[in-house]
Amino acid sequence: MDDLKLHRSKGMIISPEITSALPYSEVEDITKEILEKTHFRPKLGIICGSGLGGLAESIENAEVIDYSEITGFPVSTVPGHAGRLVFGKLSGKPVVLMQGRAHIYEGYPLHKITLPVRVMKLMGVTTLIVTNAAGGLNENYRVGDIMIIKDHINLPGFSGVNPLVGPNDIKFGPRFPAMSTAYDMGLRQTAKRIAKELGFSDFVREGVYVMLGGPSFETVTECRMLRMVGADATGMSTVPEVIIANHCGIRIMGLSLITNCCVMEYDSPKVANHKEVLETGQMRSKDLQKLVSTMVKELEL
Ligand SMILES: O=P(O)(O)O[C@H]1O[C@H](CO)[C@@H](O)[C@H]1O
Ligand SMILES: Nc1nc2[nH]cnc2c(=O)[nH]1
Repeated sequence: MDDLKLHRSKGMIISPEITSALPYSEVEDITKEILEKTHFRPKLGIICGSGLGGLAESIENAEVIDYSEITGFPVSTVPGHAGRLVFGKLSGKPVVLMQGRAHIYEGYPLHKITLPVRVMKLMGVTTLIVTNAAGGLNENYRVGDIMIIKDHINLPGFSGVNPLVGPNDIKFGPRFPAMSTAYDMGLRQTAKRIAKELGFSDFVREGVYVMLGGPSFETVTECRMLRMVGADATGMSTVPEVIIANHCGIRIMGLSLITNCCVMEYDSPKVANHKEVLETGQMRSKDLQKLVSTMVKELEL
């Protein structure tokens, strides 16, 4: 008996949110629907964070599908997230790139936010590069730094907000997936070496990302608390996608662009804002493209 039937047979109450997570067969149907629109068969997936959609500029022979044309996909509502799936070649390798993502604060349930990751898996994607814009908590970080993510804190997960809540389909992955090795060590080492070779060492770091639900930015005390527990950068995304990708055995690399420094002092006149986030994305866009495309050249997929 599958997990969902088991839940029902025990008379368990399942919230509408949980029952509406798509079964494997429907994810297969959506994958088929997409693959009929492109001849690319990507093994690498890329998710672009706020203002980072410029990564699509490095893609050759691009074929583009709007999320609004894909069954079940969340449509982006935030500036800096175009909401398009871009297929093509990056450094000679077939890739699928998400130009924009959905977030909890837009009102989307986690299973919808992470559906594209499961679709990537069924397309044959084995490696995922996930990017985001984030606020720097580490006092040594500067605006424009790129942080290779070595670990995350799933703060919403502390209160049960996790994309894997609900019946587990073993076809996707195990009931209790480990997360301590989610950010592949080999990929992180390669990224650090390439950053050095490109002369990027001054602004490439490695650190811990913490996810909050948003959309409000952090208070001063929240920032101080997050720093105390070991977070280097804070944002409102990425973690659900990483959990789902890791659950289904996709190798992951995460990159945060530090778009603003978190306000750590009471009575400071500085405030976080989305405009600054997008402007920093623009400022560092070429370097990020260079780092990603050089990495992709070396990747064995
Ligand atoms: O995480 P991404 O999608 O890059 O976006 C980040 O930037 C937005 C805030 O400016 C938030 O959505 C935050 O999560
Ligand atoms: N939560 C959060 N998300 C961000 N995204 C970009 N900057 C920030 C920030 O300072 N805080």
